[in-house]
Amino acid sequence: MDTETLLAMLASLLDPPIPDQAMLLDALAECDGDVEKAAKALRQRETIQPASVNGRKRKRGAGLDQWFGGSPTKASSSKRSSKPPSTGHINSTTKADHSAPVSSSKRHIFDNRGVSPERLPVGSSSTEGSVVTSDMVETSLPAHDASPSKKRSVTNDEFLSLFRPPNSKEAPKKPALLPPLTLGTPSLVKEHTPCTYHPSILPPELACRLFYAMLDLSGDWQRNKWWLFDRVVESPHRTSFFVRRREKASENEHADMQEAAQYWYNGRETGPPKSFPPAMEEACEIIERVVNAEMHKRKRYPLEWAGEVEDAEKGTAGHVLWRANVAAANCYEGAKDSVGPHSDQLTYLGPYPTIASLSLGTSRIFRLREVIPLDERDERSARTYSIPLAHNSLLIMHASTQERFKHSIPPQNSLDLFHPPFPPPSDLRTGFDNRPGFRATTRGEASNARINVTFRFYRPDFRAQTTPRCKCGVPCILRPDMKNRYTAPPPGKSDAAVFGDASGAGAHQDASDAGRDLVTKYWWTCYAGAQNEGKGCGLWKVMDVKAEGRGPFVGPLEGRCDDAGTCAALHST
Ligand SMILES: O=C(O)CCC(=O)C(=O)O
Ligand SMILES: [Fe+2]
Repeated sequence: MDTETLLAMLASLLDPPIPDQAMLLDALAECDGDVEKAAKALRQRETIQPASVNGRKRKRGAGLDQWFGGSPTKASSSKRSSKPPSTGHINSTTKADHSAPVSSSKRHIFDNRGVSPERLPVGSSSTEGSVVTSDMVETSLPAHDASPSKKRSVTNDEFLSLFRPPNSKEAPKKPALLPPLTLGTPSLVKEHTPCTYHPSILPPELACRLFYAMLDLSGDWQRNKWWLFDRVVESPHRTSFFVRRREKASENEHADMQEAAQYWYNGRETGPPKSFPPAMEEACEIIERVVNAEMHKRKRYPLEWAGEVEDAEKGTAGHVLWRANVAAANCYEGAKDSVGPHSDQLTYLGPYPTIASLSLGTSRIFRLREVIPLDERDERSARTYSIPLAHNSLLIMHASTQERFKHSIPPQNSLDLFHPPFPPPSDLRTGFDNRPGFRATTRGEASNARINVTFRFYRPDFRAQTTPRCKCGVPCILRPDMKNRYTAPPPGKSDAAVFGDASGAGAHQDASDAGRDLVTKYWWTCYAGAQNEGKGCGLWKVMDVKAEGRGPFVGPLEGRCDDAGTCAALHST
């Protein structure tokens, strides 16, 4: 389960609420992602009676400021205590990934995108607090040997030890924390992540036209909603889903896409999915070419789609590794709209998808953070990468991004307004003027909106009709086992022994080269809870690509294109 969901679940268990995300994250990290334990620890923290706070017992629920800051008088006179505890209070040493499993009874909450529980302030779901600046916590402890008012710095471990039972073991030593890194150039993005960044992808006029067209349409887009325990939560941004129409699409394909669209809205009933608007189609054709060219340069993974020979009728002989048949669009209006840390569900994308993400409008930071495999957690921590996504840029999340990283658009304190270089097209102008509350963006007028379009390839071998259903009768979702990534088999043991039937593809690429980017297992899990008042059947089963008849995959071949541009992958399996 992703950090955002765990945070929302934890927040929902705390009454009175604790608005400090860093504190919640610390508690989650300390409790290995167990929400109930974390809530208990935090509640205890709220009610612990320090031996002496100005010689008086602290009142239950009197507020953490008093706990940190000493006496109520002192707390109210201190600078910090005038507001609720904030991330400024603690420089969190939260560990890389907080997506550890929660107890099985909670497994029915599956949505992996950011949530903003109705009672939480929108944008409060950021994990900004987990960005590490120091492993020191400055607080005032109710020290045994010091006067209550005396402040000293304590480490996070010391701090967290307050919440352990008296005789429990010391916390194991954590690996050194890494400061976040901003990747401001395409070469830095390429060096540190499995993504490529293309700063200016479309002709400027088209980019601007598409921005206006999408902004105009975005008036009808919705905040995604789903159930989390006993309440409905909603995403802190608006979203929509588009299907690329093909003249020759069969009835079956239409039905498939309808179901896939419904899935985008967490299983809620939707009308027929919308088609790509003309400017989106134009952009898509350009983006498809760039994505295919990039993919031909990259190594490929055994479970990637093998590709297909382009339609002979088009007369363009070539290997199409990727085509965009759907697109999801997001609108972030203002600095506080966001999406929490998640990896995209693979239900229709299949393993190792490539996702092309177009940014239009105001620039926003895109965050990537690796999920460290369980067996490496004592040795290294994750680094957070920040990639500023400018207007008309394309970020391609190449294969293994969804398997290794979580991504997010965090809320920001401020924004650079976007000044569109072209006026809105005349046919949209009226619509702009008439739409209530719509911020017209004529030339010179600034916009605080960012439009994101993620072009995606829904694989034919992961069609909606082939998605397993759980006991609730609802299509499952597919997720990678991010935390148990593949290590090369010990000498004498074959890959098949490691992959078992789950992969079916058998062989692997050079694991050292891959940097632990191979996933051994993918899971189908019940998704009914998202719409059924949080109640699902809890189904959880390993994907078996052979038994499920999926493929063709890149397979055992190394899969690098040779100098003549021929991709070996295409000829395998
Ligand atoms: O807005 C973005 O760049 C990211 C959107 C995203 O992660 C998603 O739609 O899954
Ligand atoms: Fe995403």
